[in-house]
Amino acid sequence: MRISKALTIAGSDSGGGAGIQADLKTFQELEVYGMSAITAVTAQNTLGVQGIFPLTVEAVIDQIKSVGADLHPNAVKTGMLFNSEIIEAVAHAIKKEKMAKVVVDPVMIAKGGSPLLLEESVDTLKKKLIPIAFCITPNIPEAEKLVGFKIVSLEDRKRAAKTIFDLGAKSVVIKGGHDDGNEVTDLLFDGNTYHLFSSPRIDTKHTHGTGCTFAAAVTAELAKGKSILEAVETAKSFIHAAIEDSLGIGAGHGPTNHMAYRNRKVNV
Ligand SMILES: Nc1ncnc2c1ncn2[C@@H]1O[C@H](COP(=O)(O)OP(=O)(O)OP(=O)(O)O)[C@@H](O)[C@H]1O
Ligand SMILES: Cc1ncc(COP(=O)(O)O)c(N)n1
Repeated sequence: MRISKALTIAGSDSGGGAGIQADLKTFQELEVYGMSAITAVTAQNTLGVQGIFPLTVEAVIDQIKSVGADLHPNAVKTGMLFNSEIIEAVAHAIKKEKMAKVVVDPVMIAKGGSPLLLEESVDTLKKKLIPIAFCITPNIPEAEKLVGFKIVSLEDRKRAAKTIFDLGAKSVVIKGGHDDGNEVTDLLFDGNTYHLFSSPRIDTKHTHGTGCTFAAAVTAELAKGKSILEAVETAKSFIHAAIEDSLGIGAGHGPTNHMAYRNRKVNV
């Protein structure tokens, strides 16, 4: 059996809904072998983030090196990187290990408002990581921080995607979860064409980890050799099912159901 392999470089969410945990569950569900390099440990649940403990640069680099030296991932995802030192180290290690198909989820702020990336590190993200990204997946507030203007209309979103593309990413997905309206639309710009992926908006508070899960699904599909268009299409279906069939656990913003997509495929 030839299995595709993906590496996530991200923070640990003790609550299991976002970060490394969401990524590994998503890889597994999409039949991709998952590996991890942890950048920070968070004490977190559905009510918020209670503690953040970044790892040393050495610890982060060594994990990436160990994976690169032996297991050769077909695609890589980055999530919470927390500070400039970790961003620079991650970008350097990815290049050194010649890892391809890098999906950058520019995680900045957790649902409850806790910063998962220091404000002063946004510039490092733009200069060091975006230029090596095969795909970058900001939500609307993250895209606004990257481009420096407000995104209200679809035209603004297209302009923002092109601006981020010009920073060096090969493709850009600006997710629409933070928009309003009855539909949630994600916009993909692949350098030539703007593609829209829409689904009905699900009325729920259980959306913890949607961004991580979506980007992990894109990464898993790219690892299998799918095109960016196919990968985003599958990721959108995966996250829609995961939100729709959410588990209803925890007293706050609960996690999504990573098993939902598989269950639907089994039941049709
Ligand atoms: N209420 C919803 N109904 C259906 N799909 C949604 C909903 N909210 C988000 N999505 C989908 O989930 C994915 C993540 O979108 P979003 O913009 O919320 O990312 P994010 O802000 O990074 O996630 P989070 O809010 O968990 O940090 C996108 O594919 C989006 O279309
Ligand atoms: C460790 C960690 N990483 C990322 C997020 C953001 O999650 P998302 O944007 O997917 O909801 C989080 N809450 N915790």
